[in-house]
Amino acid sequence: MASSLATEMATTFLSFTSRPQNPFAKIRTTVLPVLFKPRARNLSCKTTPSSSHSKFIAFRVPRPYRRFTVSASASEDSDLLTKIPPDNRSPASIITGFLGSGKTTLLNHILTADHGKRIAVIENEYGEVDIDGSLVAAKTTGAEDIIMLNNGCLCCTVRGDLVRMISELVSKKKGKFDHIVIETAVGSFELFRLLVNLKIYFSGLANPAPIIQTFYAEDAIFNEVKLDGVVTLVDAKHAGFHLDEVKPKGVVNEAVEQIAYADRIIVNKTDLVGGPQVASLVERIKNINRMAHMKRMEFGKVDLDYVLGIGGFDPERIESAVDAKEDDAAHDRHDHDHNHEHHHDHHSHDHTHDPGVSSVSIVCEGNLDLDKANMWLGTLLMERSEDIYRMKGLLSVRGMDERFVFQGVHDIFQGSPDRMWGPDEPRVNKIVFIGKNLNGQELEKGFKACLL
Ligand SMILES: Nc1nc2c(ncn2[C@@H]2O[C@H](COP(=O)(O)OP(=O)(O)OP(=O)(O)O)[C@@H](O)[C@H]2O)c(=O)[nH]1
Repeated sequence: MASSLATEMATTFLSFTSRPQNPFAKIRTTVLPVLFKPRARNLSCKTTPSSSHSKFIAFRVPRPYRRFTVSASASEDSDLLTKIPPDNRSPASIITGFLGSGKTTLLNHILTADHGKRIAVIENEYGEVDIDGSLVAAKTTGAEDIIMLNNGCLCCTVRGDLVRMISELVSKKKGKFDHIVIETAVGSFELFRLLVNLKIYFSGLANPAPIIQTFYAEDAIFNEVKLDGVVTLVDAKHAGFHLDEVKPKGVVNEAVEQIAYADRIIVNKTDLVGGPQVASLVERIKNINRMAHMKRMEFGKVDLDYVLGIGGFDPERIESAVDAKEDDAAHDRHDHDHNHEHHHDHHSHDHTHDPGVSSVSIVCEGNLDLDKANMWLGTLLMERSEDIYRMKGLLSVRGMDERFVFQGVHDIFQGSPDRMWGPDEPRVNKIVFIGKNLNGQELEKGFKACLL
């Protein structure tokens, strides 16, 4: 029962908010209770009234027991412990990237590499394949399934298919695969042509957001499948053009969006361009998304651990994300000669390239007042969730011996206590936001006002 897993929130200050632009508005309106009130060392966990939004709050996801070790002494918590099954949902990864960036090449690499994992693949293409019996393939979007949603985001139209396919996959093939890989983007020319023939014009064709949201908005998916990560392929040769493309008002630049939502970024086709061009692209990508790990690659020949089992949506794995770096750091010794605004005094970074979408990170030592932090973060999400694509954070809350970690995608928020702070460990808060029109100084000011 979801309700039995719900946790008392400190300040559940937000009420339902309807978002007419949200393609999922009909399915879910969301509430964002944010942080927990620590009760000395005891987390307070008790049954709360069932609500349609409970899936968005922390602990909706079945958690490993260790999360609750601090609360095991109380009887109600013991009761809770017995009700929490281990999270044995199937992991799913999303591979996205612009047309021709190398998604299929990477997919083939995943399917042929010697990693011992059985991979189920879902592609946005017609046709069904079965390779070696280890690949469970599924097909998508028939013409009858294409519908325009309110916001014109065509990618949302695949949601119904995705739900259907994943449900089918799980019901028929559960136990026969270890990982699901979803290739987004309507990369197939068949579908592209079909859309053009139908005179359907769209934005967000390859925007991963609706696919990400599907994992949280649909019970059938959420209960069975856990989103592992978004892997974005970037074409080293052509990405610059796509990033530069000026779109009509209200139309998103898909190349930017794909980067913004990523947990892992593979700058592919580096054989086609010189080092300086790649370095400048890498820098540009970092300005959009400082949370993702990045690698330069040829023909998607990446270590499989880099793309599978990354836990990009797992608050437990937050630390590596907030400290994200380019793996191939040797390539990253570049002159810092471009238009950044650094605020070293406050350890925050507000990058001003590609002003539409950027990353803001705040690193600040101190303890947060829970009520203030709740108010700040909650208000921010209520007012700006359209603009905040992703965020991750690691917080030090006064009176709480554990670190509080959270991650979010627009108005989907997951947070939970993490490990204990070490006795001599500096209690440093780290938050990264990726979004549109973010003002780093304003965000930092709001955050600092929550510190005691
Ligand atoms: N030179 C070079 N070519 C590459 C590399 N990676 C992929 N390619 C080639 O680029 C072309 C497009 O690669 P795909 O893997 O089909 O790209 P995709 O993103 O799946 O393409 P769509 O499905 O059309 O969006 C193919 O001919 C690949 O062989 C690379 O690192 N270097």
